[in-house]
Amino acid sequence: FSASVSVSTPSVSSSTPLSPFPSIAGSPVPPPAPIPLYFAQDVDENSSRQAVNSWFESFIDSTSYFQRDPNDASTCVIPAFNASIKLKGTELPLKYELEIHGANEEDFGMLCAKLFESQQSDDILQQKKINNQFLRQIVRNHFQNMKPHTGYEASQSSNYDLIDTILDNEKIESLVANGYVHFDTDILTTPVQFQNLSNILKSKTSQDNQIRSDTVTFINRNDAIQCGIEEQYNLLMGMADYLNRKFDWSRLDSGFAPLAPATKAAPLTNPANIQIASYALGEFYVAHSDNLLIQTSDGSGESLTRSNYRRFTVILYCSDDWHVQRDGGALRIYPNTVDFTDPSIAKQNNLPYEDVTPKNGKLLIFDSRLVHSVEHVLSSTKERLAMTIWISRPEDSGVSVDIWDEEAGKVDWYRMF
Ligand SMILES: O=C(O)CCC(=O)C(=O)O
Ligand SMILES: [Fe+2]
Repeated sequence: FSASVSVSTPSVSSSTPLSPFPSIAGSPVPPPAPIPLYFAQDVDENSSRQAVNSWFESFIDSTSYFQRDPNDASTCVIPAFNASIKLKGTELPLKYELEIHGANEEDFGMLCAKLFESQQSDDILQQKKINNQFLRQIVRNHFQNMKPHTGYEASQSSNYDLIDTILDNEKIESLVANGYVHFDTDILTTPVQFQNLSNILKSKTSQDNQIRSDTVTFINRNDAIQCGIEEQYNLLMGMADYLNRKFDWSRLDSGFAPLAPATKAAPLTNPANIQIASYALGEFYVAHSDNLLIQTSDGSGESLTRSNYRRFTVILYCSDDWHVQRDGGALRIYPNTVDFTDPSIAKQNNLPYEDVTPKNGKLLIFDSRLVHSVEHVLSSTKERLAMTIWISRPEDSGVSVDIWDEEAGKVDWYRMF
């Protein structure tokens, strides 16, 4: 096989992959240009088209965070990142290209790793000459320019001091010992801020309402400023950096290989956007883990992998005068459930839990792997509103440790091939 490699220039798509929320004021932020990821070329074989399509399907199925776009079989949507991946093929000559739309830097890293993983496990695809060369170069260029982690900029602001006024070593030790900690803060969301957030949610992303019936969106710093919630945003944005500085997380695990942009010294990282979620009367989220342990079995035996890179979930609640007995909506957390592969067991077996009241100013930090649910909201007049950030610890993802270059102190992407 000796097909020449043609690299296409990224084109900005005119239609946005997932409807971004409208800006409250000013002009909307244009979506980032899609990133072409890799390229397959084959001259004549129908079977290659089939192989690529079936690989793409299995890629979408590889984690519950990826979903089929109901309107476009060649698109995989990733609601949690406001991102999507499009498989583009042309006839004669038959060529394939993947484009990532809308992912931020850290998420891009995760998507690349997922692609590598799924590609490596598929011999058929390798035989079909997927162009590793091209993928390798893009990933390398991308990570070369990367900052230590995306929370880095936030750490250069006053966020550390802000968080230091509400978190202390005792709370961090409690988080380490129990897997979660929650307490009241005086970072309250005002009625005006609440209304701004509620408005930004109006262009909601659709959810599978068998699993969760709430309304969610992700907002960036500009949106946060427009909603007047910069303080809350900074609190969540600075949390990974704060925890990195306050605790030696390598104490808990050994032999980890941080995936860029994490480093050994700063293993926790965070994306630059936060989730806003709203639950109204009757809405809920069944028992789940934000980073589920997934058991797969193939010819060579069973294997366990995590569904993503999340390590801590940090939630700041916003609803005034909330009482779970009257208003429902408790965040129910089940201790010691990080290794569950079926979260529904926690409820079925009546395992012990703690109910956290989602009231204005309450901050909850928990190990994302723990099983938790949002109980049905009973209030017919009030919205249960929360702001969430997921802090990642990439080395827990199941990404192979043999790509970690001990001497250089960073991931060696070349070892992936
Ligand atoms: O809003 C909450 O209390 C938790 C929501 C949740 O579990 C999630 O979004 O994953
Ligand atoms: Fe959750």
